[in-house]
Amino acid sequence: MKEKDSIFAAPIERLGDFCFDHQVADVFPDMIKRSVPGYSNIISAIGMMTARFARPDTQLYDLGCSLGAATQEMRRNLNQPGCRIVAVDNSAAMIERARNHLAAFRSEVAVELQEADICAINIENASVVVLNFTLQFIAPDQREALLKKIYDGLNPGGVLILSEKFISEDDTINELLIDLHHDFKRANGYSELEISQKRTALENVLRPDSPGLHKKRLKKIGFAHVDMWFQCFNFGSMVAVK
Ligand SMILES: C[S@@+](CC[C@H](N)C(=O)[O-])C[C@H]1O[C@@H](n2cnc3c(N)ncnc32)[C@H](O)[C@@H]1O
Ligand SMILES: O=C(O)C(=O)C[C@]1(C(=O)O)C=C[C@@H](O)C=C1
Repeated sequence: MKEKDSIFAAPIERLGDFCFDHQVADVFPDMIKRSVPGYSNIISAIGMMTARFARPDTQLYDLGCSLGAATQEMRRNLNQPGCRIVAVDNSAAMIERARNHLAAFRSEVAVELQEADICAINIENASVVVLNFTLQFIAPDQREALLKKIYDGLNPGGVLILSEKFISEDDTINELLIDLHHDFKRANGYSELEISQKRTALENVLRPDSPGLHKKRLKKIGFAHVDMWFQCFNFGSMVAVK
């Protein structure tokens, strides 16, 4: 059942850190669509890039898969034999619902759902790796090691699609993009209270980097080609080719 996100609608006395529990998993499709500008365009493009970059007999990874929206789009666009999609999330609530969601579609493509920390899994023989709004939740000091592991597990010519919330290095532009994001949320029916309570709940858990830092880090790790392919306000998606 598709439910509306009203998690932050009433005043919460002891507002804790945002986490991906049952309450969030139940409303996640509505929450992410109303919160992330460009989300559905990014999901479609993940399918298009899968069709271009997948190679026969390789693995495709969806890291921080939530309910499997990107996984399903990758599966639908996969046009190579002998491939397997590995979809990983460390939230039991998300994995449980992803299993039901993915079972609703008929497909020949093998999908392995793993409830695990993406910092602790093996990545090998990969042609496509997706981090769709997940790296921002990883502790900043673990990000480079995770990206290096992804780089090492990708075959030459393989692709990483990295979507994130960003901060701008220009303070004035940063404020403008945050304001525009809040306008986007208002236009999608979120109240001032919902916007401010969610902002506080995310403060300690979603730590965005600038596009410049992302690019520098990906280049340092060894990716041959790195650029932004989509941005709307302070949300966007980068592509990195090994
Ligand atoms: C914003 S959601 C991702 C949305 C999803 N990729 C999509 O396209 O719909 C972030 C997800 O990352 C997961 N996550 C956060 N830290 C993780 C970790 N260390 N290991 C695995 N999953 C993680 C969360 O449980 C959550 O489901
Ligand atoms: O709602 C916000 O302000 C967000 O930052 C959006 C965001 C995200 O970027 O992952 C935060 C948490 C939810 O998982 C869905 C979307």
